[in-house]
Amino acid sequence: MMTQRARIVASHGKSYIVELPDDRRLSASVRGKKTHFACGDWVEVKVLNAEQAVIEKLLARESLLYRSDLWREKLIAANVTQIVIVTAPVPSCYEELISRCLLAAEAVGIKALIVANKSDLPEFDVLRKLLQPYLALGYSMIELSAKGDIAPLRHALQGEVSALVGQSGMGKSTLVNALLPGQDVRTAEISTALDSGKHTTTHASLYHLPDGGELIDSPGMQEFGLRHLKVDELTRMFPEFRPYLGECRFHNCRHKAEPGCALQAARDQGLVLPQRLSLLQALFDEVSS
Ligand SMILES: Nc1nc2c(ncn2[C@@H]2O[C@H](COP(=O)(O)OP(=O)(O)OP(=O)(O)O)[C@@H](O)[C@H]2O)c(=O)[nH]1
Ligand SMILES: [Zn+2]
Repeated sequence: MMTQRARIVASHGKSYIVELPDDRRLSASVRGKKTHFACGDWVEVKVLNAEQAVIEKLLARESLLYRSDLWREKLIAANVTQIVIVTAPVPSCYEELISRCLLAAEAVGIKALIVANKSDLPEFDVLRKLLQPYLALGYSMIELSAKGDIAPLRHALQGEVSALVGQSGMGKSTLVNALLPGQDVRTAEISTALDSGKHTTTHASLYHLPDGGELIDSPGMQEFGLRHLKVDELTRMFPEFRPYLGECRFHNCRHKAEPGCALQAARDQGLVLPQRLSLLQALFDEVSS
């Protein structure tokens, strides 16, 4: 049986949905126990019948976005060109998660875009203030309401393969539905193809956007483990810390309590944000534990 090239367009535990060059979507399984595939991956498959295929081989990846904690690694999306971080003032926004998503983008070398959603709410000003320093760092941001005009986001997604990430409840599903009018995406596609028959958000799915570009929606998250980052590379992942690289007294400074630390001095002078330096310090413990 011949193999053919396909794209993983949904991953749900050990079940996948692949899309063939003729746009047909089939449910796909993996031989053996190897399940390290992500939504967005290009693979070779053998088509078994009108509904099923078997994934035979992973093809080269341009990029892989994932998170990792002590217990496991979780693949988020493959071959993405940008990460789109959805935030909102309600439920209350966990700032560190935004920083962690930005670090993940820096580590993979892809663009990052922050979407400040729910701009219609009176609490929005609080979020705008909280995000201001990230704009100052050079990250792009779009303010919108998923229930209002989303044209600026539509524009920013054109020609990109975007991974949509964010804390639960920030409005990812609402945005995906607004971007794909007429398709009740989060519910319909997965339940029919995987025959689970129920609504679930514990999967990642790839959508082709009407104006061009692709979107990989991923489940809401509360944590973003970065254990996979390398100690030597950590400081560099914070763009505002780069000017201080090599300026500390000790070459292996972890910027915590060491004397002659350029980053602690910068923080004390108000040149870098204390919460960003605290995160860097926490990450040194996280990656080397
Ligand atoms: N006021 C207002 N409410 C919004 C907006 N966008 C989403 N919501 C509401 O916020 C709640 C959460 O939205 P969802 O789209 O389900 O959030 P989610 O990020 O997909 O959450 P998970 O499924 O947990 O990942 C819902 O009650 C939405 O109606 C917005 O722009 N303004
Ligand atoms: Zn230092």
